[in-house]
Amino acid sequence: MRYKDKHQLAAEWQELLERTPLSLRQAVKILVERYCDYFADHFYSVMLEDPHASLFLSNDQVHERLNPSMRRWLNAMFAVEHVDFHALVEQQEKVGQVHARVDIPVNLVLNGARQLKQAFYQKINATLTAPLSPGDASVYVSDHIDMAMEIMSHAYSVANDRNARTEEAYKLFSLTQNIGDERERQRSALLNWENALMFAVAAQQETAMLPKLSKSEFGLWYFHKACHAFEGSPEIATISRHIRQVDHEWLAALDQNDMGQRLTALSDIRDAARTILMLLDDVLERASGLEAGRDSLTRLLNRKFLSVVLGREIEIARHSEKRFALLMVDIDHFKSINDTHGHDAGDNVLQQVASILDRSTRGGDYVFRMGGEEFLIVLVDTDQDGSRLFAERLRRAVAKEPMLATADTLLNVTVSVGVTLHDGHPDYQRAIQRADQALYQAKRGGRDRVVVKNA
Ligand SMILES: Nc1nc2c(ncn2[C@@H]2O[C@H](COP(=O)(O)OP(=O)(O)OP(=O)(O)O)[C@@H](O)[C@H]2O)c(=O)[nH]1
Repeated sequence: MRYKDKHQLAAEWQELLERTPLSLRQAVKILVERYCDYFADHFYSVMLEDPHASLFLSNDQVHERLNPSMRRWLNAMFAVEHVDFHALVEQQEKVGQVHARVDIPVNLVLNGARQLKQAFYQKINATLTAPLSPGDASVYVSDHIDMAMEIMSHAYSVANDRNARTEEAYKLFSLTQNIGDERERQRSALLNWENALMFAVAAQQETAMLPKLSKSEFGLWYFHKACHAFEGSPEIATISRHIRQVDHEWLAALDQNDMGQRLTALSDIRDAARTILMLLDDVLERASGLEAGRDSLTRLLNRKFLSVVLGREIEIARHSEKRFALLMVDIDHFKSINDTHGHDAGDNVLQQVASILDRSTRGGDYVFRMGGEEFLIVLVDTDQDGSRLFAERLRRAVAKEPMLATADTLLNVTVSVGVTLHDGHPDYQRAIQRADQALYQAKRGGRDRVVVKNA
């Protein structure tokens, strides 16, 4: 069932607010203004006592930012009037998405909310006096925090679901070798079934005894593994339909006395097996890397796997001293290459730059095409000097290699590079933003240069 949409949530929230008298909302607002530092500190110190939560919160950057962002959140939540409830809903959704990106478990977030409520109740009871009711104020605060939690949790689970699916796709992608083997194994399993069927028909076995495709070695692999692994690809529904047709219609048609009809059924079965093989080849081909994980022009990694790779690198960094760097690389004046020499020439240059990036990196590094003429390198196991030196070497490598834009045009191409070292913050988006800013500075500074921007 679909979750409530933004309008419903905004309307619900508005109703919640209007149920509370203005005087009470004002009193809570004053309380928030006076104690928001206390609330943020209380939240942080209680959460740090939890060893699990401290994994996510003990980073200096988090500490520094948590207090102001918590203050902003509290003030936005407990404003007396809200002009825009949609914005309030969206703000909670964003928080939920950050939680998913950082991979903070939802139970910790709920625990944090409970701690916060308790701090509120304490201050409400200590400061609110008649005619204002501390009980009513507590209900108001609690309802509001619950409303925010509901929206956050939903956004969290949607984002988390997506992460899980990407993670699975990545695993599949990284198993390309096995997919090649699997293809051969399943091909011969399908042919074995067909041979067994032909043999059984020739031996005039009863129709009920004929081997069913869905129960064959191939069928078992297909229904238990392939259907799950390739869920959603268009070929899967068609293959399933063919298997059903073979088992339920054409095997039964072999029971006919009429030789012509039996031969037609046999040839239908043979055609179905060919089609299944062809469709399977298409699915496996895609999964083996061409489209599933690699950009088709440059053969570099597709950005859709960035979250999986960075999530894993952050996890490694959390448990070791190892750091990684992000290098945002962008070809300079690429538009004018396209404009002057044509789109195909632009594509050729893109491929050659991509190949230099790929050749320059080590086995543990990752090179992504972010889109257009922008690339991202995840340089593992490095430090500040190492990442700067690497970026400089890369910049020089591109600048000194003439690129073959068309059969008779060689071009000198340069790149600008923004570099940043991951600072331990659990949200990788922040490091990407820093690398982006560094790249922007490199462009502003005249291009063909490296700019390093660390936290
Ligand atoms: N040939 C080709 N062009 C592309 C591809 N993807 C994006 N582009 C083009 O890349 C150009 C990027 O231009 P801009 O973003 O203005 O950047 P630029 O000209 O490199 O300028 P600076 O980055 O500021 O040095 C656009 O004209 C896009 O159409 C592609 O796959 N192939």
